[in-house]
Amino acid sequence: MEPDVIQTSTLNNAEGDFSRNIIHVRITDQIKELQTVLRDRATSRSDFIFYADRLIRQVVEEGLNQLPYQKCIVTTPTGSQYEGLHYEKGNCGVSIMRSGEAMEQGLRDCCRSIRIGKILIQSDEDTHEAKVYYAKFPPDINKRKVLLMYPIMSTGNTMIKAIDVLQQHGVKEENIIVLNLFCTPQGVKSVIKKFPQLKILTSEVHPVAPNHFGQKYFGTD
Ligand SMILES: O=c1cc[nH]c(=O)[nH]1
Repeated sequence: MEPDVIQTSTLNNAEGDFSRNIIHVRITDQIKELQTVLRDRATSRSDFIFYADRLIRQVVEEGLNQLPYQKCIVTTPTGSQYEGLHYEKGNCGVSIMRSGEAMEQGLRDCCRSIRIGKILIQSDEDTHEAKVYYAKFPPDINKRKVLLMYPIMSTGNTMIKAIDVLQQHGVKEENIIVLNLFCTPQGVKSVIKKFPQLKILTSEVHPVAPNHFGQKYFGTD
């Protein structure tokens, strides 16, 4: 039997207006190729890591475009003045373990000394409720903008729990930018319903999430 062809879809207006919340990486043929390799079950693990790191880098670079910058003037080697920009201090990353850790290096490659916190959330074996097992953040996280890294968002339950924890540490919803590779319309809807000020930066909104991501990237079961 021919497998169903998965069509790319995005959230349509009938599903709600998420235009203020979703930031889409610009879909070029290059980005589509990276997504295709990551979805292809025939992709070897080493190719998977290589292509995932490339897509992560694109999402991270776009995430940095969302941060605040300030005007500055520098002097060039010829002694002239150049009016430029430098980033405003006060950002940090937070990865949702374990798959979010795959995005840490991409962030560090762009921001060498950025602080990165971590949250571990797992489903309770009996109740299936998302439970926080570990959370460690920079002490002044309530004053920072947070790049919250999680590559695959399916139901949105883990993301909702992670944002709850950040809010308990004083982080404002409008200071959080989710960095994501693949998310489902359902996940987006449930997260935005709870956090209407949130920004989610993604490369693809699609009904089928590549849930094998973490296992294949880290080579675990
Ligand atoms: O926090 C930031 C943001 C942009 N660039 C950096 O090096 N750090």
